Amino acid sequence: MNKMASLSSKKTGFLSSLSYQVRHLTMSRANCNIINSNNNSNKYYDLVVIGGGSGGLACSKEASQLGKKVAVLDYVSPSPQGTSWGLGGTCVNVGCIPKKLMHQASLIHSAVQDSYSYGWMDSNNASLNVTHDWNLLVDNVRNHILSLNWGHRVQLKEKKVDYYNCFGRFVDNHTIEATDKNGKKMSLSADNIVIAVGGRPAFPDQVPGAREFGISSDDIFFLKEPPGKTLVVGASYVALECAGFLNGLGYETSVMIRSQPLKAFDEHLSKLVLDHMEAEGVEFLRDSTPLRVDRIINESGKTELQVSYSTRTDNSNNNGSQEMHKVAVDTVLFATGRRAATTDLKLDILGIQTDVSTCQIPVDDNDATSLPNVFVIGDAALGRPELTPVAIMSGKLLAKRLYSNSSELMDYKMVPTTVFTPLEYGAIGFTERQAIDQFGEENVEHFLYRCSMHFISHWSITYHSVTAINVILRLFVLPLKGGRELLVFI
Ligand SMILES: Cc1cc2nc3c(=O)[nH]c(=O)nc-3n(C[C@H](O)[C@H](O)[C@H](O)COP(=O)(O)OP(=O)(O)OC[C@H]3O[C@@H](n4cnc5c(N)ncnc54)[C@H](O)[C@@H]3O)c2cc1C
Ligand SMILES: NC(=O)c1ccc[n+]([C@@H]2O[C@H](COP(=O)([O-])OP(=O)(O)OC[C@H]3O[C@@H](n4cnc5c(N)ncnc54)[C@H](O)[C@@H]3O)[C@@H](O)[C@H]2O)c1
Repeated sequence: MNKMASLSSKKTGFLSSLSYQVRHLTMSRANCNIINSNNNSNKYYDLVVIGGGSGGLACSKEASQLGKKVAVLDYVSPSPQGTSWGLGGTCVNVGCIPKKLMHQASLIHSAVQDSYSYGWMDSNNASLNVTHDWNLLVDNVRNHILSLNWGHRVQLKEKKVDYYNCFGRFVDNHTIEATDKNGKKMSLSADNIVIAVGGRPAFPDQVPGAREFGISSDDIFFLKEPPGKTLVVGASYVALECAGFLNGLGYETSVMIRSQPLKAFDEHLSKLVLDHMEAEGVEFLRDSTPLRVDRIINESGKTELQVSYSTRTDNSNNNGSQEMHKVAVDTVLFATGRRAATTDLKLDILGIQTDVSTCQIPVDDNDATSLPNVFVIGDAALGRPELTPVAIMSGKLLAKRLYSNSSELMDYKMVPTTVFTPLEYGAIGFTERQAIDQFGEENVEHFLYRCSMHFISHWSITYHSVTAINVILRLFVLPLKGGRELLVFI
């Protein structure tokens, strides 16, 4: 254990007891991969859920609470860089939770930088001068995640859901083959089957070296070495959030944007988010596409990753000229979208088709596939917002529809979302453009609100926290602290 890890584990007795529990569990898992289940019981269930992430856990626990015999399978295939994790899915292990912790770490840095303006100083009356330890942050994030992994296992046990640390694939629409990490197979049969397998980062296959030398959001939160100078490829949630916290933690960060950033959001508000990041030091390589990634030794003998990329120089013409560039960095993070983990489920046996580009499965309003007893929830379902509260709520509602005479459907339309960039961007409802298109320009009023909380900070000159509202139809919040701005309008 390194010095920082030992420091962090000394901080709480809980963590050391947790690591004992995790070690103990790992040992018992080595002897018996199929846990929580009675090996002598028959392997018949009312419901089998494939995937123990946000949606699968919520659905399986709800169904069990309603008196049904339920099993959940969860298996994590390592990332191309070999990163793996425990029970709980994307959000807990490589999504919302570690992302928000790293975002918070970067906001703390920002607050420290601002603190002198608000009267904070060291004993020599100078502004606070701090350094950051990547490994300490990663250790603490990892320990928190381990506690959540453990918590999910305990909850499944308490709620009498059988948990199999196995990969599931279909044999037919009532039978799942479950394979553990040693290749041991077993068969589970069920009346109903829920696919809740989520998604994984997609590397651009046309870019040689991307998968070999690049990393994705599956790796960044567990990196053993500080990322150093980083190029983030992509311009949506994952790319901008990761670039925001990496830059905030002090790493030189650039973002390669192929077309429009935060496409699903309002253009002028997305611009504020990017302007703010740029002012904080993030470099944007616009209209640019990666071509290849090579590992090189630079003139000083240091190993670097060299990214060759093209930049469009004439936006008005799709065939416009291209300039070729190269940039050398320590880390390349590909945040170029996600694909549903459906390719190895043997869906062809069931005659279920998936979307060619996203691998997601089409479903009806009832979350059912073309087979009436096979359902899909969460990120694996086509056309749904890929968000944790959505996966959780649709899992719970599906269980209630199946097992407690409920007919309540999930409303996938009015779903709030926040992009955790340094200037956070929260939104619900229509974009201004969509509102105008649907209701007419005369029915849409757009307000922009500037918050005075940061007027004496280093952000105050140009960048404010901003709230914008398209009256009645849409509420936007780009707050540094959102609640205050909302109060102005409520
Ligand atoms: C970097 C990042 C940040 C994010 N931040 C946010 C946020 O701030 N807020 C928010 O709302 N959402 C956020 N999301 C999205 C959120 O994580 C997902 O929408 C959510 O986790 C989807 O839940 P799910 O149950 O569909 O799938 P997942 O949580 O992905 O769970 C699926 C599980 O199934 C397992 N599995 C896959 N195939 C099989 C198989 N054949 N057999 C057994 N197990 C299998 C997987 O290993 C995984 O554990 C973020 C995502 C990323 C990548
Ligand atoms: N805060 C949150 O709630 C949160 C955070 C992260 C992710 N998510 C969820 O996860 C989903 C996936 O997010 P995402 O950011 O991975 O994917 P995305 O599909 O939304 O964005 C992919 C980005 O990569 C770019 N891209 C794709 N291929 C490229 C290539 N070859 N070269 C250059 N750029 C390329 C696209 O232009 C786009 O900007 C989101 O839709 C969201 O629902 C939510």
